[in-house]
Amino acid sequence: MATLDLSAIRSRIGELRVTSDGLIALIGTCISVAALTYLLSTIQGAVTVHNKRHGSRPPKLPYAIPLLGHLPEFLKNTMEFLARATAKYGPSTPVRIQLLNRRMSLLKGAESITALFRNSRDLSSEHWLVQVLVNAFGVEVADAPFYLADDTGIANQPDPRSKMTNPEYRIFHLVFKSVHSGLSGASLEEMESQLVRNLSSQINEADIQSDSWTTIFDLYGSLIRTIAFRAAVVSLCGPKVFECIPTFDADFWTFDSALPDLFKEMPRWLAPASYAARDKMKEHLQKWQSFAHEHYDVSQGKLDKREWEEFFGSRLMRTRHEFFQKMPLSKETIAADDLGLVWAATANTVPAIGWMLLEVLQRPDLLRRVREEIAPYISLDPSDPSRMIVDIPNLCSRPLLQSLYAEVLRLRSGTVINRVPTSSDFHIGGWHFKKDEQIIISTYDTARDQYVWNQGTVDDPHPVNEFWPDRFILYPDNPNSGPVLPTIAQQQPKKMQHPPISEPTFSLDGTAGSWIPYGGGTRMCPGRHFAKKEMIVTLAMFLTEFDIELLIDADCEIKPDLKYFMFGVMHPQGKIPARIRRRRFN
Ligand code: HEM
Repeated sequence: MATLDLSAIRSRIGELRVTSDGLIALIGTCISVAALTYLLSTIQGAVTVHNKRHGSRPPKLPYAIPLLGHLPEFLKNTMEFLARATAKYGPSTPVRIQLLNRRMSLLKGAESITALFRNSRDLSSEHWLVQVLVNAFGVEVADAPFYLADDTGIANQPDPRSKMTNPEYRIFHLVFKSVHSGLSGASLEEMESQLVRNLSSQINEADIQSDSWTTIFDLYGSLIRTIAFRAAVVSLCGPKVFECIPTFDADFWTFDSALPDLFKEMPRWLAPASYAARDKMKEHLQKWQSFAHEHYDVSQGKLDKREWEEFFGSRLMRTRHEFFQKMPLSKETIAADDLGLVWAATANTVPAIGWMLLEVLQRPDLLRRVREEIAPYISLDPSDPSRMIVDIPNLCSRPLLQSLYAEVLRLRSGTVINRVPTSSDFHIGGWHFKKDEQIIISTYDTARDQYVWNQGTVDDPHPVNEFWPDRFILYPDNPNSGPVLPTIAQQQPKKMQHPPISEPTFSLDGTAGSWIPYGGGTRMCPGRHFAKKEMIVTLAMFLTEFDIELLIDADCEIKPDLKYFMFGVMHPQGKIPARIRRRRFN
């Protein structure tokens, strides 16, 4: 019969106690270290702010975990983390952040942000851009040194300190020049005409009747997004993309939803589906590029006077492929670079168009006002009644439409703008920023600065977190109207203040450094003129052609999908059912 060895059991229990005591001691030590680190960093931050002298480094945002710094908090909820960093030490004191081995400063306050943009020439975003191109869009690692070797800058004249001599390898300058000329003047006008033409034919061909309602289970995901994306891509790349790759649209949005994983530099084994979505898009773009090169010779350059043709689409695309051909880059990298451009051109604008429509459709009175503003500027082509004619310049100058556009971008966009002082240390507002250390700005938080934005009156409040279609309109004889608080408007230099007005007028006065959905300075988004037209024109064409009723409860709030926070305009979350029918208009 087995006997109980009591002494052995006692010694096991003793061992266990030692182990659990050890664990408790370890946890206790970790908590103490975290508490002490937090306390010390809090004191250090407060002392820095209190003793600020010209040239002080920004205070550190308190943190608890040595080495990791703010990384856990940042990864857990980036939006909350940036809000905490923005609130700490007041509205205009920058804070230093540490994400593992990456150190950066969050810049706050309209004045400091404007100063940063004004000094664009001493700042660069090239290295950050290469990081994004490699990590997010899949530029081949083997090609990264080619990009990084270009230290000539974006200006026409290469940086005198640069040793690079081949002008054909000045990739940042060539890209910069091509997007700026390709998205302005005659090139922009042609892209706008292509947009209207394509929207008109898609709207005309949609299987929607005038004598009965059609129910749609996801108005944004299956109708608005599809039509707006196709029209934008055809304007930029021409129609052959969709002929070569019929699933281009769906595959692009799968890639877009994978982007947060890729940006966070998740390894391939942890996010295989995200990498597969990107690989697919790169293959698609290579297929289209081979087809386009087979049918169109980009080396003819400016000899072809057309602003747009069917194989490469816009002059911008053609110009890119002309200079890419002279660079020792792989086909995979060129496809990845184009993926970056297609993403920049659509991933903000398309959800923003969705928001404009959804905000209007939720407010019957606003819908009536918007239709009144649109009506004089859209008609049917007398020679082809299936086509709409849009007076784009006048339509896009209407106050309510512009205010809607600006308010959607204020409320729904959340991007982090990056700059790095590359030539020397940098000073803003008396604070010292080290050379080669990133400076970031949160557009989401600047768009919600309660010390800047007009929030209505006690009787008619409009908090910064709510949509207010009239926020950007100045009304004659209403001193409480306009985008910013009256105190901010009065602080504007006299020459920048609005002259007296006799009718409602769209205004961005006083919002410099606060309304920054497009960034600022020399790297400000070159697509902003096209984006504005695209958003207003698409809204106008949809509302002119269709009656749309959302099939959601009146008290149901359509929220942004926070998964896309930090990547520009966030998509509306979930499926939004609606019913739709054609309107009759002349
Ligand atoms: C609502 C729509 C859009 C928003 C909110 C937006 C926002 C932005 C932002 C925040 C930047 C970075 C700016 C900075 O660092 O200061 C940017 C850059 C850029 N955007 Fe846009 N964008 C939009 C539409 C477009 C469109 C339609 C195009 C092209 C057709 C475009 C092309 C670009 C390009 C090429 C860059 C890089 C510029 C450079 O690095 O110099 N964007 N955009």
